[in-house]
Amino acid sequence: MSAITVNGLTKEYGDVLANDAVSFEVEVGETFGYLGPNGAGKTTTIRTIMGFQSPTSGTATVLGADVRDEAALVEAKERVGYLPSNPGFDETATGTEILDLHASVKGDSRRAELLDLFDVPVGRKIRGYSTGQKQKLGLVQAFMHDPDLVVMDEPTAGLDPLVQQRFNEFIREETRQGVTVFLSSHVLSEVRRVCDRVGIIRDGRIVTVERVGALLDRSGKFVRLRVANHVDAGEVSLDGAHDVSVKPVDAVAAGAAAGGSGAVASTATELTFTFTGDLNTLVDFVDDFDVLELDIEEAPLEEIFMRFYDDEGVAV
Ligand SMILES: Nc1ncnc2c1ncn2[C@@H]1O[C@H](COP(=O)(O)OP(=O)(O)OP(=O)(O)O)[C@@H](O)[C@H]1O
Repeated sequence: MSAITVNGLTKEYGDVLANDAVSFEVEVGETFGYLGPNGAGKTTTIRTIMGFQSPTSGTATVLGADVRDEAALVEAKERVGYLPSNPGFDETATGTEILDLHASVKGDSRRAELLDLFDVPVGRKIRGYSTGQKQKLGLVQAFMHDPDLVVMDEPTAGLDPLVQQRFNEFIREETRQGVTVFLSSHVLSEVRRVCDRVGIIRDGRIVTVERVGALLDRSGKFVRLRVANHVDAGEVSLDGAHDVSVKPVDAVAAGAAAGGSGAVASTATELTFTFTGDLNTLVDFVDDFDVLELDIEEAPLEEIFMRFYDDEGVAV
């Protein structure tokens, strides 16, 4: 059985078509990333899945319950954890009071363990919480009744890198224990660390649903290479390099990149390109230069869109 099915889901807000025939399935036990730029329609799908608004047309089920069947959905949601984007907690309540209220409805068998992990100042009133602390309280609330499925809208927003890492480890462990996780994000590099599959949405339409590994293989790496010597664009010949840009580096920046040793290389050059070839070929290519700086990152989501999809969101 699928944990979530979304079939032809369409949601219009007046003139705005926020979801346009969105379809995908989330398998039981997988971690599924729902990825898209701001305004793509992620929250719209999530709010519909959670039964907070009705679809204009199409259907969705959560743990087998049709989201249009209120009684069935209420029953299914006892086994669902939910973290909205910007959880709107009562500012005058303490963290403990917020959790107590939630516990009275759904239970809290894992409260102590999760508070230990995410370190929330539960004695304090919410108005004194930082953005990250509110987000951590939301995570405790979403998981403390030991749900089978957890739906999270941008769960890592506002978390510092250390807590993000703890969150990633926690999600991986939850997945090992059989929990199904559905989370949205606008950053591929975040989602890839925890998700098995991703669904990408753009302008309300699903662009692709595929395994993270396959997407990363196709999308390649973004490479920024600073070298001490002068390089002409015509000299750059590397299989698998796309959109190569070659430009002189200003002397101060080049000196800083070299460790500020004073050996400023006025002929320094910066090469940037997307690389989809064999990494050993890249290593051999880099080896031919006097390297000042090398960054290799995942290609940004927008770049993936430009490379693989046309303006209509159709694969090219
Ligand atoms: N209640 C609403 N009334 C009118 N338009 C809305 C409403 N909610 C969302 N929209 C519009 O629907 C589109 C999709 O919004 P949605 O919040 O689903 O995107 P998102 O992918 O979650 O964005 P973000 O990453 O910025 O949170 C946007 O154009 C947004 O302005």
